[in-house]
Amino acid sequence: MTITPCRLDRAQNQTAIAQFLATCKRANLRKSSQIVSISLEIEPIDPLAVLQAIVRPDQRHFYFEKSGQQEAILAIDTTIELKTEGKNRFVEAKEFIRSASTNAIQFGDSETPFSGTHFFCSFSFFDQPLQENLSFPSASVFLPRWQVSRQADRCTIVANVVIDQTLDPERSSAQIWQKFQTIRAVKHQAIDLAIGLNKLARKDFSHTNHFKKSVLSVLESIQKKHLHKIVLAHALDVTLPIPFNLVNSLNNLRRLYSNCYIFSTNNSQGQTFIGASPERLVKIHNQHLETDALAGSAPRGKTAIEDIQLADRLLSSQKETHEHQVVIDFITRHLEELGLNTQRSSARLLQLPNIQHLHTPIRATVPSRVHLLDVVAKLHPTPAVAGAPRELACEQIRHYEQFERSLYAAPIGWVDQQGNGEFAVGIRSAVLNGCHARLFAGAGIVAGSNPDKELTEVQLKLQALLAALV
Ligand SMILES: C=C(O[C@H]1C=CC=C(C(=O)O)[C@@H]1O)C(=O)O
Repeated sequence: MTITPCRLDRAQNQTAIAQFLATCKRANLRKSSQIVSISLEIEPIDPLAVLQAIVRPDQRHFYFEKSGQQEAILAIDTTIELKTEGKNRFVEAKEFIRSASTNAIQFGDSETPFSGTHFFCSFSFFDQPLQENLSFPSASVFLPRWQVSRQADRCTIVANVVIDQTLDPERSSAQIWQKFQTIRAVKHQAIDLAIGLNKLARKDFSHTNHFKKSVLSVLESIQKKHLHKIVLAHALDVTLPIPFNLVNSLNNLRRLYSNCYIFSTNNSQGQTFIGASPERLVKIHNQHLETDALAGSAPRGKTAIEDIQLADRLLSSQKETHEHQVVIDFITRHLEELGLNTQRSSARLLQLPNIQHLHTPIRATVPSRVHLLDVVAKLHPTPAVAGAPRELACEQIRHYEQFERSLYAAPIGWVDQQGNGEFAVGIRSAVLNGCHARLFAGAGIVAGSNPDKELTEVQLKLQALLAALV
């Protein structure tokens, strides 16, 4: 990979880009297409405001924010992409990223946060859809045309261009420069906070009775020792008299759930997958890996005393700690199979406004031969969203759940050209489609689970989304 750091001077940057693209085109005469990523540090703006101001509903986007850590990244339009399905999907995604990154050229402000070449990925829970023509592919990886990111008060815009013999450097640099100006001009405006549920008409998709019956039936399998744990999900359909407002919904989510991943990605059929997930699947930064075991839940208390009592009960509950331990054991074992030495902290609480979870951070150092997507492939789906043993749990999920999980409970995140990146587990999520939305949430069933309590837990998780979608 060639890195050409060159500060784009304000007075002559369009010309500098044109000259650089022309040089790349001349140098590329005998090669096939090659990626150039042009990065520019700009004054702070809010990537969500950019999504609102310049992205049309039919344009592809990917949004990923950790508002508590003041980090947000927005990808717009597609330069190159891979859509695939099947058991090999993570390997194919890794190869696609590796081959596109190998000859990628960096130009401009290459030292700023999120500068350079980044790929945005979403996967469905199952590697093969139940129905033909699944609305979101089993695996989707794309390099955007434009990327806008913020980390604390540093913002970077990136334009990705394919260098081939059809490229017109003058025209391309003019387009890039104009887009950079349009993005810079987006004011750091406050997006209206519009929390309100009164217009939502609800319809239960998989009836609550079906959920409770499934829990009872799963408990029988657990007693017969066929299964240790299974995570059953519930889907709730809601409608509004007017189409859902994506940006206001995302804005609500980030304000309400500042310690969650806020994400959104769309398809060409007008559907957008959106959510606020507390669960990190994996992050790798400079070969340092972080992952989370997150399972075992309790509501938040209405008073401080009740809250402490619920927290204490959660930390000491045999049923909840068993549910949590299954996830720790699975993650540790699977990372060790990749040759990693894991270190884990003691279990703690991750507290969200209406629910709290048992949470164990797990860390490891990753050798360069292990790619982030190797880890994703190894971990997904963890028993926090599937169950144990994994294969049997997945079969049972297909048997009991009457809907397609699609991107729910699956990896969603990004990878850069060095293999750094971050994936969340797409739980507490919904698919928005005009005036309709389908919301998903699940609960882990183990020996000792009670169908009514599990349903209450799922409803609590769905409430978190219902409170934000407008
Ligand atoms: C599967 C979900 O949550 C998982 C993550 C945290 C706690 C969980 C639990 O206590 O059941 C679940 O394992 C979901 O929210 O849809």
